[in-house]
Amino acid sequence: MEEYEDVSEKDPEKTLQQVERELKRVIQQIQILQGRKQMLTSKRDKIKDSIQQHKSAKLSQKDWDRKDFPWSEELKEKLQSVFKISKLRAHQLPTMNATMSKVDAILIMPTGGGKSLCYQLPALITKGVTLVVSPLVSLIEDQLMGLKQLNVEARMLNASCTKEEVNAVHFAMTDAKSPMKLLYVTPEKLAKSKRFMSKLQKMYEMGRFARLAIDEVHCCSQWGHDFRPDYKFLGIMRKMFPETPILGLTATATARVVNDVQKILDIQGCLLLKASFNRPNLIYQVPSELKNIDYIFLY
Ligand SMILES: Nc1ncnc2c1ncn2[C@@H]1O[C@H](COP(=O)(O)OP(=O)(O)OP(=O)(O)O)[C@@H](O)[C@H]1O
Repeated sequence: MEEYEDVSEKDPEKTLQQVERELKRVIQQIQILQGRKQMLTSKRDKIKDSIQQHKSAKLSQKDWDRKDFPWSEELKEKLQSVFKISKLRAHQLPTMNATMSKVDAILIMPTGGGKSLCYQLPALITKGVTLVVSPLVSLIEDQLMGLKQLNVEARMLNASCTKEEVNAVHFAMTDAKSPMKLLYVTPEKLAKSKRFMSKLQKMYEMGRFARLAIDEVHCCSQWGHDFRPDYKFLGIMRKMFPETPILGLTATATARVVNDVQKILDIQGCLLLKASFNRPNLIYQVPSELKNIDYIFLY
């Protein structure tokens, strides 16, 4: 460090030059440190990512298809007696076993593949309530109609609910004797209702917050095609409810989106399950011999 005397005593011009020089050196050092900070931050993030990927890979090596879990018998029984389904499709049992084991998971399965069953059935055989976040009221209404036909106790909370309906659901959330197994909400409801969040906290403290299922989970990510700002709010759920397993479901997510979703939801290292998108019943044909006019006649 350069030594300079008191400005008031001698040549102030000279002192100023000394200070300027010293300042320049400090700025250079800061730039060097900032560069080093950037380098270390990126190195740290890469190491973290690789640790989480390793965790995910280790989880996926477990045999989630087993049929000897403590809940396996009941799961099979309810599948047939309530849902009238005799056989599970690929990835359904592993997803159910993972969420029943309180392991966070993301399931990627094509539309109509049977994602909903992966949380509806576990909901029936777990104590408490499964909270389902779904982006559209119309989708929720469809699911509720289907569940009603199966005599499954499911409710929803949205902006059009009456005061009485809201009170009844709030009461059921913290009533140990309530038969309600599934509660559907829109992400906006979660993000905007402090009263609902405090009920959820109470439900959790009572050991009744069975699991959080997030439908169309790609909506969390800005890299996805359907970003919904209120989905970002779900990022606080893992910290608020550390014991509640999270299950994200989507039909469309690139590796980048899945990675981003895991970060946003704070479930890095979760189990990733991806069903095949191969549809053997669909055949694509490109007839090469036809002329343009033939195509017109074809249609
Ligand atoms: N193992 C199964 N065997 C027979 N039918 C099934 C099975 N699993 C689910 N289904 C039926 O398949 C249909 C589609 O299921 P579901 O709505 O859960 O699909 P999804 O993957 O959630 O679709 P989306 O992407 O549109 O939300 C439903 O009628 C459901 O009852």
